Amino acid sequence: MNDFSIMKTEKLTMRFGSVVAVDGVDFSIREGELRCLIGPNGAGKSTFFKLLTGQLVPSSGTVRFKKRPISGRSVAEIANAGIGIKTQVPSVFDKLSVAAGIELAAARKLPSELAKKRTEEVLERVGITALAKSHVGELAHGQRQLVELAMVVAPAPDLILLDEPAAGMTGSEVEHIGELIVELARSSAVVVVEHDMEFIQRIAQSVTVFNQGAILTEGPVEKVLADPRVQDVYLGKAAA
Ligand SMILES: Nc1ncnc2c1ncn2[C@@H]1O[C@H](COP(=O)(O)OP(=O)(O)OP(=O)(O)O)[C@@H](O)[C@H]1O
Repeated sequence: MNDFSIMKTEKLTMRFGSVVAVDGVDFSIREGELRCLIGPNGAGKSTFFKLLTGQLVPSSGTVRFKKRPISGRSVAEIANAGIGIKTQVPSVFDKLSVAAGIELAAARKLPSELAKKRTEEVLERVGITALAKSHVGELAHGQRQLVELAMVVAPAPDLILLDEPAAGMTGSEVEHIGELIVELARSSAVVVVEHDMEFIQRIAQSVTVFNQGAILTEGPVEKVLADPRVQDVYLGKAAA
């Protein structure tokens, strides 16, 4: 059978002492797909995300990007391989202007003349051209999130991994970043870890539900959210 996956994990496992946070997970995402990872608190989503991005090295199992194993590589190496990563840890430089930060990110992949041009395109695409000359350090939280997203997009990654991109944003900012993510998914595969169900329903095409370190189910968003097993794990946690 043809394998169109851009990223794939095989029996991916992460143990912290006696806790098995991620337990033998087989996951794959195809080119051009937008996938949300959801699940109750403690289900293993963040740990799984950190295994994909190189923030953690798996206890066992493999992560492949375009069929090549990447597990055990650093975040920088994984980013250089063509994966755009937005973690919850701010990665923007406060002292730089917005345009300079984005240009620096673009220059990881492009020669300097092209990085400048790419910066203008990305500022426009993310809707932050008006902020180009502002210092990153003086921006509000939501604006910083957009700048970080712009930096992730700047080197034109084939796959984008986003950890709670809408966290701490206001209603209209959430709407804006949701539209942007859907638009980004037209040119890259995108994986989003997110808690906000409303946001997920707004952006997701397909979702993967984690529970107790394993994949409980995955598929189209409406079908998965209507699955009684999914409702049970959420209600179980809410009642706990
Ligand atoms: N560094 C760590 N050391 C020990 N245990 C950890 C560590 N990180 C996560 N865990 C444990 O692994 C399990 C999965 O946690 P994880 O944070 O991945 O879940 P999650 O689905 O992202 O939860 P949340 O939605 O609350 O962020 C939990 O039992 C958690 O306590």
